[in-house]
Amino acid sequence: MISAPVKAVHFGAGNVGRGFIGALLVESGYHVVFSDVDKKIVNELNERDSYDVHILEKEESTQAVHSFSGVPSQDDDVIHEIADRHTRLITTAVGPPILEKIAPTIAKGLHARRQANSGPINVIACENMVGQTETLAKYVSEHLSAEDKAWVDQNVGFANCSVDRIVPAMPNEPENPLDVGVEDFSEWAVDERALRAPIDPPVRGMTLTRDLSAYIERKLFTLNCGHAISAYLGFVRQRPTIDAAISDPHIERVVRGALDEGGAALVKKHGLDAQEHAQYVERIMARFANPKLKDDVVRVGRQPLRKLGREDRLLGPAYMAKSYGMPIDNLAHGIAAVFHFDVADDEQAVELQEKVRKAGIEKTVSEHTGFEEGGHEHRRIVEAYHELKAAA
Ligand SMILES: NC(=O)c1ccc[n+]([C@@H]2O[C@H](COP(=O)([O-])OP(=O)(O)OC[C@H]3O[C@@H](n4cnc5c(N)ncnc54)[C@H](O)[C@@H]3O)[C@@H](O)[C@H]2O)c1
Ligand SMILES: O=P(O)(O)OC[C@@H](O)[C@@H](O)[C@H](O)[C@H](O)CO
Repeated sequence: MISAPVKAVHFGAGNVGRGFIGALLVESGYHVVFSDVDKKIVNELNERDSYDVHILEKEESTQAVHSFSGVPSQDDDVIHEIADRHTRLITTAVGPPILEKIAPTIAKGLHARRQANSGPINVIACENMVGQTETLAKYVSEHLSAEDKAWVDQNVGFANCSVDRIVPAMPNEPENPLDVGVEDFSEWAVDERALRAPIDPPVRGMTLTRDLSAYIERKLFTLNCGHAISAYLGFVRQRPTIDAAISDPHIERVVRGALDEGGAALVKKHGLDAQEHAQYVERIMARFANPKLKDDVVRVGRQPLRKLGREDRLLGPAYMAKSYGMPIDNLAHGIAAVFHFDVADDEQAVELQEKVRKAGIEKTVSEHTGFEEGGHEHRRIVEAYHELKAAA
């Protein structure tokens, strides 16, 4: 008798969904049910047997991905999939603002799973954000009855994680629209303490850790911080991709300076080995310089208001360094560049530009950074904003 495959339900069949999380899950023996709001992607997932993940390094290679299907995130099918006893894992890569939108569906799925007596399950949200799965858990909980909540507390592990692999958008529409290009590097660290069932089968490349906060802050405040600063300065200095931006000596100097400032704070806070951290930074700089990725600065800078969050990649390291009395001049320079990110089809960029126009740069900076007008950090950001404008 052929037994049914173990399944994972993954929300968001975008770049990370197909090129990173979904690909690792399939490689580890799961059948991945991708759930997406985009019906075109869902149809492609159901019509095709495989897609290719292109590893974009000096020596290019290809990984073929089989064993997946698609369900629209608006339909009840995804609820049945979550309730199915063969489903062992729910993952997401939809973007932080979408977690609230998928929460009611996940809540319905968990209710149906309890009714079906299908056993415990883990949920891992793979978004670039501190505490992303906890945030999802709060949204889900708002849609659960008291009985469901009690069951979920015992049987559903909502585990925060840190995810790292650069997955740019494909530059040209490939023949198979599901194909995706990625860098070779990948890291997926998951908070082991939150799990309610073993990760079975184990996921290749997934590290279970009891100290996730060090992983997530190190990654977000280093890779994403340097990435964001490269993107915003690249945008101002008309460098369309991250590799082009980082090859500009001015941008490279600011990015390195910012990573040194944030790095000193990370080393102090998490007791990291300074030399190992310096190697981590070097590896990241080399990843930014990868010419095969052609990662658009508009993608990397997307949703600038989210990126100006107090716990996010720019203000997170700046406030951490400030709390230790460490300098933040380069971080301030990078933060200043965010206020020049004028991208017509990015709603948050449009909102930010509108604010700068109406309220002026001084007020907008204090509102979005929390640095008070007249203070050193505020002055540094505003000065850098004007310098960048003059040089553009
Ligand atoms: N691209 C990267 O390099 C990278 C790496 C690590 C983490 N991340 C994180 O992964 C997440 C996704 O990023 P991405 O680059 O794959 O974005 P993406 O835009 O390529 O993919 C997002 C997908 O979510 C889908 N989606 C939107 N609303 C939905 C809904 N209500 N229900 C189901 N699906 C919905 C979209 O249709 C899209 O297919 C983000 O949080 C990002 O920060 C990205
Ligand atoms: O996905 P965002 O918008 O949070 O950030 C943009 C990029 O910095 C990000 O997608 C990186 O490519 C990724 O975090 C690499 O692991």
